[in-house]
Amino acid sequence: MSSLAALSSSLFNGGGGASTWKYQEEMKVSKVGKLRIRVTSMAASSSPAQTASFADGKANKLDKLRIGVLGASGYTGSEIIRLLRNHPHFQITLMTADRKAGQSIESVFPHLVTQDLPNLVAVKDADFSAVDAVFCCLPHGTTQEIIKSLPINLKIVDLSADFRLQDIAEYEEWYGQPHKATALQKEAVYGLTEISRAEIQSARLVANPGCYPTSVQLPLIPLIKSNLIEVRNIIIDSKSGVSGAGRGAKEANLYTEIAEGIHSYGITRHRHVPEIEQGLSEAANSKVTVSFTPHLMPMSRGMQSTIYVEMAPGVTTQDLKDHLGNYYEHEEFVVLLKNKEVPHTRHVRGSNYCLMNVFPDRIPGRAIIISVIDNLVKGASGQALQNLNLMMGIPENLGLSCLPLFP
Ligand SMILES: NC(=O)C1=CN([C@@H]2O[C@H](COP(=O)(O)OP(=O)(O)OC[C@H]3O[C@@H](n4cnc5c(N)ncnc54)[C@H](OP(=O)(O)O)[C@@H]3O)[C@@H](O)[C@H]2O)C=CC1
Ligand SMILES: CC(=O)N[C@@H](CCC(=O)OP(=O)(O)O)C(=O)O
Repeated sequence: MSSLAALSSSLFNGGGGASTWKYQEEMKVSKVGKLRIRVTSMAASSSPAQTASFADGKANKLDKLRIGVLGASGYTGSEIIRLLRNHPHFQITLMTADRKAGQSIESVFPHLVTQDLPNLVAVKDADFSAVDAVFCCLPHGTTQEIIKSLPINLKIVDLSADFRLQDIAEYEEWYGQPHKATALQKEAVYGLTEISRAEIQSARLVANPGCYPTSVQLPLIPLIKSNLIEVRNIIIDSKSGVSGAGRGAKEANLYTEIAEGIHSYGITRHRHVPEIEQGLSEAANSKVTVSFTPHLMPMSRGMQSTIYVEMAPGVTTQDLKDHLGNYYEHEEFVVLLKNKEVPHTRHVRGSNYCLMNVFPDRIPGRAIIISVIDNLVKGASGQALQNLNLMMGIPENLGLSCLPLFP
């Protein structure tokens, strides 16, 4: 057994020692009867001292899995830090940056001043012997070589696009550069949590989905798998907050360029097209081609995808709703809204939820599906944490059950 597996095992199963930590999960229906909430509690049959130690949240730091955040000075890295603040078993021991290497986290993100965190170091100076798992929050194109150089025992969730496309030629075509870690690509598991849970659980390297593809695939994959919608003429109109573009300074993202206006971009050639088509084609068992147009919205975070689909003969919008409702019934983070409730990006801000609903179109036989997520959470760091929890064999929702910010 590797040292990581041993640590994980002793933390979460007792590891054959005196203590036995076991998670108990129960499903509770919330008061409004709309959300099913997975409640996780931990029961211990061990010495009273150990029980108290975990119960009051002061577990010995050494008992925690050591987490590295590569790209901690970026937006998704900072969201990982925020979420891990409430994680009982993960402890950040390494954080990297590029231009900001050498700085403290509060000098880069003043809102994190209260956190006791290591200083940012360059990747080349990082000591990976002090970590068990990493979140890789680096720009695509830089990530393949860095992940290739990491110790083989590390569990890795990569938030970039570098390992999402199974077809190397497709990656090279859409990203305009050679793939630099083709062997690792074969190993990488695409991490759309609610769809690929079993594969993620046994993965070492997970390619976390892009934000737009998450908002599109969560509603469409179950419907395609059940042949409820046609796979032709799928039209996706998506809108994103500006944080989707990262923290790096770009003229196009200046306040003066984006405030009080919206614009579409990447029409027919956005890099998320092959990722969306890969997921939908796998669900359909045939090549699916979509029409996808993203838009940049004058808001800091949030994402909506409005998807226009043709239903299979005889299928109604109520059938689509019933199917999605059943499919996600036991999911904590994917929620089909009731009746005619309209998903709103404000209702997922800062949280790991995906809210969706289905509406009849005026054109007979067609339906409109709307899904919303927070691009930085369910579209990036939140889903990444769900995935690492799964990879470590611990409850998937640890660190993630915070409610959205409203207003
Ligand atoms: N923002 C979003 O909503 C989403 C982003 N993603 C993906 O997640 C990844 C991170 O995104 P995001 O956090 O927004 O990006 P940011 O631009 O905000 O942060 C990038 C981070 O990577 C570091 N970095 C940049 N270049 C290098 C390099 N050559 N070597 C080492 N480190 C480097 C930066 O360091 P420094 O600041 O010190 O230069 C910074 O810490 C990207 O691949 C992105 O596409 C995925 C889903 C959604
Ligand atoms: C608003 C905005 O610019 N959004 C980004 C998508 C963010 C993302 O998920 O990018 P990766 O696939 O590289 O991880 C874009 O359109 O490129």
